[in-house]
Amino acid sequence: MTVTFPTPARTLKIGTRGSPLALAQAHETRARLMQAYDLPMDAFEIVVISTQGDRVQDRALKEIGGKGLFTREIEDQLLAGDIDIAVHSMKDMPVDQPDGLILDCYLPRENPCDAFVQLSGGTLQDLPSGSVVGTSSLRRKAQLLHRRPDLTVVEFRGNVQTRLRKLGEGVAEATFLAMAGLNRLDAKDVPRTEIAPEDMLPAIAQGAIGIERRLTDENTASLLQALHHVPTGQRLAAERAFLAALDGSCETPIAGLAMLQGDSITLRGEILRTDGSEALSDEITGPIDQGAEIGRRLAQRLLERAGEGFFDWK
Ligand SMILES: NCc1[nH]cc(CCC(=O)O)c1CC(=O)O
Repeated sequence: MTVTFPTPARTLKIGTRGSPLALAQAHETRARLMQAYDLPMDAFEIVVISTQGDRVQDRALKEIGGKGLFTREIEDQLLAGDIDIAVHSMKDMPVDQPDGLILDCYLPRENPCDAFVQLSGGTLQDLPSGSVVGTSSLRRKAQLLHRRPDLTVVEFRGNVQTRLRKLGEGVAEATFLAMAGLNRLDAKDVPRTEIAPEDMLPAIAQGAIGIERRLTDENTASLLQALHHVPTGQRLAAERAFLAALDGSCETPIAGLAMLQGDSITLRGEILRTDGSEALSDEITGPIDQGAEIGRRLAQRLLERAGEGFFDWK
């Protein structure tokens, strides 16, 4: 089919949340489309959409609950045709999309690792016993308490900027942020130490950007083909199949990272009790085109070891 390209008269509308990180990701997407097809910047329109997750800042995410806290309003506008594509952090995306939408275009993944952030520039190893660490991630909390039960974790909501401000105010001595977020925000002045995956296995899909569209919008599908990064897709296929098989949501401490080497893919996964008292991890290597199957097998293996009630609150 012949592709119709966006023009200043008929723009491609890019939907995104309004946080600085979300905007950086939308700008990256626009830049890649401009580059791929030699299009002017004003062939695109960035449409900022506020989500429930952005508006409610005073409660822990797990209390508000529900799927799609950061995506529903954006997906509604996509379905209604008010925007043409939506740019998302893949780590925040449920494994299934609403009927009529598809999320199969991934930009090249940034660094998937977590960073330890302390304004004085210290490291996790040197953090004194009894120190307070802020995070709103159940995964990071469980992983931290598993290794360092001597530390205290406090709830730390808000976007990257808000969390850095809270550190400055002394609400906590340190926090964790994704390396990808710091890099995309070009936040060079934020003291951070990268944490190796062996020490803190990242969230599923951390560091990857996904572009969602309407299933029936073939023109946009063609446009996006030039942007899709195959190796990132292969890694996310394994990680997201692992997550799906665990029936995971943001309310469960689950970690996973797939790495490619030649024709093979290795998926490492971890599940934890919410209080960090127990962590189970394992890995499977197999052919690169069997990532999803590997993800399901790894999940089965860990679920068998975990037994019933592993994820229950305690
Ligand atoms: N849940 C918020 C969120 N979603 C994606 C990122 C970071 C960027 C990424 O993983 O692509 C962050 C912030 C953080 O964890 O520090």
